[in-house]
Amino acid sequence: MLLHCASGRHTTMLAAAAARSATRTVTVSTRRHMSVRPEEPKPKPSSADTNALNQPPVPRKKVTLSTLSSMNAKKTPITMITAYDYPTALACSSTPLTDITLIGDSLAQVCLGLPSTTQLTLDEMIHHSRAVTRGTTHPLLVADMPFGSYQVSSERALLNALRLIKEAHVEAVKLEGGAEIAPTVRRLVDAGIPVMAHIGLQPQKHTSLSGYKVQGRSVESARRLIHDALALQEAGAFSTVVEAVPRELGKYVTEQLKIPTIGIGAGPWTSGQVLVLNDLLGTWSGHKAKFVRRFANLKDVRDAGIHKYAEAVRDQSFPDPETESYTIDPRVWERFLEAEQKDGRGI
Ligand SMILES: Nc1nc(=O)c2c([nH]1)NC[C@@H]1CN(c3ccc(C(=O)N[C@@H](CCC(=O)O)C(=O)O)cc3)CN21
Ligand SMILES: CC(C)C(=O)C(=O)O
Repeated sequence: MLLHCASGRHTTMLAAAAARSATRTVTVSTRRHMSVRPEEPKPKPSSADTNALNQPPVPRKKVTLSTLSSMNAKKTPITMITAYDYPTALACSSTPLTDITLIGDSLAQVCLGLPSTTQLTLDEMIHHSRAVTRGTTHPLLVADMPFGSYQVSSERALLNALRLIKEAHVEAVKLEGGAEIAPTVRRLVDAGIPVMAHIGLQPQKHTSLSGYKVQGRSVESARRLIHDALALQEAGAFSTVVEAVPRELGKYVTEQLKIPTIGIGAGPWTSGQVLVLNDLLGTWSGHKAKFVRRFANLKDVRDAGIHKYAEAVRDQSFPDPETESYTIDPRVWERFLEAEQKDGRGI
């Protein structure tokens, strides 16, 4: 809320500033070309045209739960992307087409270098979520509840979810699990916390499941997925992630539910899609699951930039003395050297 009041006020201030500078432009150009009708003034882009988040404002109102249900009713695909810090949050907010920013517990692997998500703590999640909140504008902000933060009891789950709301300022939480966590989902929803469910492949259970495997490939497993999905919807989840299931099952579960499904490796017929930011930008050089598409190859661009910088330092072509460093008044420099000489130093 605060963020939005502040950015609203900022927009008004920007508009006023633009109007003032527009008036100046008109006066100048009429004087120069007396008989020529002044062109429509175009305010020069300046640092004042970026908002408090250091990037141009994106024309999109805050995404709410009701935005998502109307998108679902109109069958407009929902886009969700993960973010882990301030710059990645800004990246997610840079297009009006992002609907949800998720602080995924993939944070453990792609940012903290841990071997799996199970080691991530709630404190680490809160620390990163606070940074993501600062860089998020219109997308609905959802944070994963780390492994262990919601399994002990519904009460503990509620206390921990409240920490994410109050300390990290996220708007909703996501929990992995099926019908067994429905009472916990209900408890959170009853307290006023929007909950996103996560069914199918549940990476937090990779140890007990002996790896990351496609789910719902047997009659029993596919039926369990539908049972879980319905139980979580009934418990009040506003949406569910569906991970790594056959595309037919992704479509079927979407048709059975009223709430939107956000697929990852669940085929093209879910209500929306989610990918890990580092996977889609091509900055993650670890394991690439079958469902990952690289929409950019930033790793090569990034590493080439790092190499060029280091090379330029080595060969002393950086920094350029004229354009990339500062000057001092020669008379001041002269006096400085004289003073130094008096003290027995200098050149
Ligand atoms: N970078 C990254 N991207 C992710 O999507 C992701 C993470 N990290 N970390 C947390 C979880 C782990 N996830 C994973 C991890 C591995 C597979 C995987 O290797 N799946 C196999 C399925 C093989 C099969 O059963 O047929 C694959 O080959 O796609 C899937 C999802 C999704 N999440
Ligand atoms: C991949 C998404 C759905 C996730 O849960 C994560 O980033 O941890």
